[in-house]
Amino acid sequence: MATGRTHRPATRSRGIPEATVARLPLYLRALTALSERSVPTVSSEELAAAAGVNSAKLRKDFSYLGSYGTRGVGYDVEYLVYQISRELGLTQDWPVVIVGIGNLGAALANYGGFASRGFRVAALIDADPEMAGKQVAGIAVQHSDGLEKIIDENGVSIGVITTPPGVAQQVCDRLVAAGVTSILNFAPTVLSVPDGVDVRKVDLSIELQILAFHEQRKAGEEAEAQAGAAAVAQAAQEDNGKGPDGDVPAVMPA
Ligand SMILES: NC(=O)c1ccc[n+]([C@@H]2O[C@H](COP(=O)([O-])OP(=O)(O)OC[C@H]3O[C@@H](n4cnc5c(N)ncnc54)[C@H](O)[C@@H]3O)[C@@H](O)[C@H]2O)c1
Repeated sequence: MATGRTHRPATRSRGIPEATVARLPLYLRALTALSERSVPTVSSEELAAAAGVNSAKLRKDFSYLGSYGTRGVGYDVEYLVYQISRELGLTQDWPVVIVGIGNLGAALANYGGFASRGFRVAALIDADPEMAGKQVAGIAVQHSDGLEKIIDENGVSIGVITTPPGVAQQVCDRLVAAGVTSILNFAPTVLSVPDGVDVRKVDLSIELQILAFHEQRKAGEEAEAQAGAAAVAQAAQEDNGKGPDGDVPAVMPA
């Protein structure tokens, strides 16, 4: 059983804050779209808007990369794509294993976007003997008995967990013991990992809960605004000497 912390300090060794690292993929996605349209340069304002980030924050983030742009011209799109890719370690190929090839694992395996971003699905692993040998996304599923060997042979350092939550920690422990140092966890389980192992978790239901919170707040604000408008309308009617029911005066003249 693995022990230890589940998070890293707020800055990385090269002095780039974690918050900046978390925004680099957003810039990269926006820059890649510009690159695909053969746009040569981009201003900080344009790129910030495309990435959904404040432009002052973007300039600060890029200063950590040593990229300051050219006044009046902006940033060179291709060079920035290269710089951010290099910073994120995407200029090399990362073999990834997915463990748990059910609905979600198979959907991820079938997602074509990983390869173009430098992540090659090296192996698909499942504990169900019936799954062994089945082709998913053109890859034969392998039984989890051979997990350690598969990790070793493919030089895998990134593992994706899409198993049921009850076995996620056990799968995580095996991945870590086999040499995996980064885990993307889709199972709704808080994983415990030793120092030096990074865990990122993805939970769509948490994202939906946050949206539900905002929806509720918007509905509350709308109801308040409607109540406010109704109160103003009523006050206006009363000022005109009319009752709240329209043309009937609230107080009959003597
Ligand atoms: N993060 C999200 O937003 C999100 C969304 C949907 C589902 N999930 C989670 O993803 C996980 C998978 O969901 P699903 O719908 O694909 O489930 P599923 O039941 O379709 O698939 C789970 C697969 O894991 C395999 N498995 C079980 N134990 C294993 C083990 N010890 N080693 C290897 N493989 C093992 C099963 O044989 C099965 O093929 C669940 O934990 C679910 O809660 C997360």
